Amino acid sequence: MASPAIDKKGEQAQMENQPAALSAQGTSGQGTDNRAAERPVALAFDNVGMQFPDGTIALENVTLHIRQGEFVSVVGPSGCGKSTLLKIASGLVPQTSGTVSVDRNNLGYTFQDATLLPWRKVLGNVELLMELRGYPAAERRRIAMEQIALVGLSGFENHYPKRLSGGMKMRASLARSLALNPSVFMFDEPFGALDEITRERLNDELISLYVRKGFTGLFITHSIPEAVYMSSKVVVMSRRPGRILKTFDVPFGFPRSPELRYDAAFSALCGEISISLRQAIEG
Ligand SMILES: Nc1ncnc2c1ncn2[C@@H]1O[C@H](COP(=O)(O)OP(=O)(O)OP(=O)(O)O)[C@@H](O)[C@H]1O
Repeated sequence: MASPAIDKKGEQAQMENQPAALSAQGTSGQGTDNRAAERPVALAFDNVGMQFPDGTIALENVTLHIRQGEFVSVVGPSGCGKSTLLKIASGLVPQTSGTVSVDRNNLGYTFQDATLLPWRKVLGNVELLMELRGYPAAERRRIAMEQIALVGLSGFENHYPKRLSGGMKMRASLARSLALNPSVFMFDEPFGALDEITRERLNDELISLYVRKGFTGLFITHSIPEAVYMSSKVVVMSRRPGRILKTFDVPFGFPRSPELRYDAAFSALCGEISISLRQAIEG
């Protein structure tokens, strides 16, 4: 899909959900979101530490505040605790020290693996979380069809996952999470297994969803260009035990255009983050 498919009927409602400062941003791709600092914190880690029962210390003193409508990417050496941070935020794993503050009733989570149920068609998969929450059948069907259109999968509702490409599976997975209209959306390397072109397209589509839906994003990736392209901030973590080493503001407005990837300022920022990550790996 060259451009994101947006369901026009759902557009008004989605725009109403958008944080004020984000909707006030220009659409020219210029300028920064300079009102971000005024918005409430949507996800806060304060001095979070994690020691697993076998003694592995995955995280140490992680403090990170993400304001409503921000999109923050985290990069760091392999095994530094990025996934653990998301699992702690979602409540899957309790931290062993520090505090986390987030509305867990309104949290979306997408993994590298699309985690679709193979015996359910796309529609059934997208309805799954709503089913678990007890949405009436007609409502979940309506919402699922809207989300399927939003991610560009109209016409594939009755396909089983095995008939979908990797990118389409990931779209279905996004639609499943979007159906609950999360205010905070966390992504654990969602596009890491995809080819580069599909990944870049999905980056654009996810940005489009972010701009329209106005959720707060926390995105894990191993790709520095992907982190910069997607985000309003990029956080670099140290090697294990993971700590926040440095935070970079990304000075490009939303939505972003694919040409940004060839911009000199974009490359310079990627270079700075790369140096910082190299220092993190070398300790
Ligand atoms: N249940 C567990 N018990 C013990 N150690 C664990 C457990 N889960 C994760 N770890 C360890 O904690 C550290 C952090 O793991 P985590 O998966 O969060 O890292 P990551 O930064 O997401 O890694 P990658 O970039 O390779 O995906 C790793 O050393 C991992 O082996």
